Amino acid sequence: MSWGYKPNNGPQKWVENFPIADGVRQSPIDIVPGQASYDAGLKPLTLKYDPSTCLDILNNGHSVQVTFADDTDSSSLTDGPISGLYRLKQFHFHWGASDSKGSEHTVAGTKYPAELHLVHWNTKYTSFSEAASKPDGLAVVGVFLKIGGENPNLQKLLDAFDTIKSKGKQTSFENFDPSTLLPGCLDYWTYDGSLTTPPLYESVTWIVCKEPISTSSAQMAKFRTLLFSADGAAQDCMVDNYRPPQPLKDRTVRASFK
Ligand SMILES: NS(=O)(=O)c1ccc(CCCCO)cc1
Ligand SMILES: [Zn+2]
Repeated sequence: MSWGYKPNNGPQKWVENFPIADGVRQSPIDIVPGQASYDAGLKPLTLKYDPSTCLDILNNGHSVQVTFADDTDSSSLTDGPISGLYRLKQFHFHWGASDSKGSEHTVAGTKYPAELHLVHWNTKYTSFSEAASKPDGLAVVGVFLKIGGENPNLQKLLDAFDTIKSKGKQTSFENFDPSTLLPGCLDYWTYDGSLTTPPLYESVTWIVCKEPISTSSAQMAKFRTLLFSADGAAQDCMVDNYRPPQPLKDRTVRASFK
């Protein structure tokens, strides 16, 4: 049986097949703002996204994912805590069964209802797959979602959910600009971490935005209509697809802001 988020295959069990789950740089973590150290050497993030690189939207059985053409540098991340250029590969979300939980990173113990991950790979490697297992292979920008006004940009994604309700469904999704999902202020925390799902590779430079974006409770309910299960199988709502915070161990979290 493959990994998931249930008691019998969830985060507490992943170590059985993925021993790195107990590694030295696992993600997510609880970010404690008072313990982060301001680093004046950290540059502002440069995120340049080309909507024409947007390809499709997919229910992969763990999350909803929007995938991008990454054969050119058109959609990229540079500056911030990283060196070189990282290409956008995909973005996806993690969310809860209720508005009281759902994010993977927490801020002084506070859980947000959801968290967006924009996944980029280091072009010093030849592909996402090659980069995914290298210590400097990936850079993931995390954005918290909080309950507030309805988010019209998010709604464009949600409107596609009825056609990708079950695991393995995908549909074309074009000309979406992921920068419409970024907060106005790009202040961030950064630390060395890992993928938050198996294979849990310790290959991610995490860049977590301090400012959340808003979503409505009704929009969050739409995420919960997706299914972990495939067509024809017993309907299993896709909720609580988040890993809880992991030990910080010998790491410091740096802040790009005072
Ligand atoms: N939640 S996350 O942003 O850390 C994340 C991003 C990407 C993957 C896929 C890794 C595939 C390796 O072959 C898994 C998890
Ligand atoms: Zn993620």
